[in-house]
Amino acid sequence: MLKINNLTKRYGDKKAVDNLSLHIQKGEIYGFIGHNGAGKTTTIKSCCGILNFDEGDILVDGVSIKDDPLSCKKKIAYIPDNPDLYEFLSGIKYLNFVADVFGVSRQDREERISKYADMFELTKDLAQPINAYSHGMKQKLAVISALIHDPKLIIMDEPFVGLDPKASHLLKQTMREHCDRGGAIFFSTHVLEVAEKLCDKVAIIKGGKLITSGTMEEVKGDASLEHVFLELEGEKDA
Ligand SMILES: Nc1ncnc2c1ncn2[C@@H]1O[C@H](COP(=O)(O)OP(=O)(O)OP(=O)(O)O)[C@@H](O)[C@H]1O
Repeated sequence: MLKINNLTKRYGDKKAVDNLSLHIQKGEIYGFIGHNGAGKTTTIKSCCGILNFDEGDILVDGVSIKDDPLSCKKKIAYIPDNPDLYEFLSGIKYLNFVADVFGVSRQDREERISKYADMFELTKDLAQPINAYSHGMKQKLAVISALIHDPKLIIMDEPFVGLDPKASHLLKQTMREHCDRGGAIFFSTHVLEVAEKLCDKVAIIKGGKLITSGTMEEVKGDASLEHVFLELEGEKDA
């Protein structure tokens, strides 16, 4: 569903991502972990067609994001690390705006908005302007807006930040259901306990380079993901 082939991205002289290759398949929740400044957001923005990159290629469902960004973007939902939404719109206007952009039918959008707004307990707030929302409410709205066009691939940057425990639980459940229906998810997180329980596969990046990747079993064995992460981070410094 998502193939990152030898991705390299520089900011000036600095290589933020260095020859990174990953393959996220249908049905997989794939976690992406690394220290602050490791290159996660840069990779994620490259996958979503927001950031140009210098070398390599990224394929979404077999299509290069360089060659046909629009067809890739139709299949992707992206939740950025900060829910910077259109503050002057109400929640419902924002959701309808996103549904219009993706050409979602009236019936489908009504069903999905009703389902996910009820699930995330945001229905009664949808008439309010977004600038009156808390950080967590904006994050919930960003999650709902991501699900509105029934994307094949969901790419999320730190999706659990700001969500209360119930919303986090619901998001994890929604992520699993999405993958059980044949979708795929690639997301970054610093919450290793969540990654360990939720992800089918995981990749660890440091200084823009992939340190390890594979199934959760392969990467962590009998240890905890936190233990493996700290050990690998330390090893490469030595
Ligand atoms: N617009 C930019 N201009 C210059 N350097 C940048 C820019 N954006 C990111 N960088 C640098 O690229 C590197 C990777 O940053 P990136 O935001 O991808 O890391 P990250 O893994 O997402 O970090 P965090 O966990 O803190 O969000 C860092 O060294 C950062 O300083």
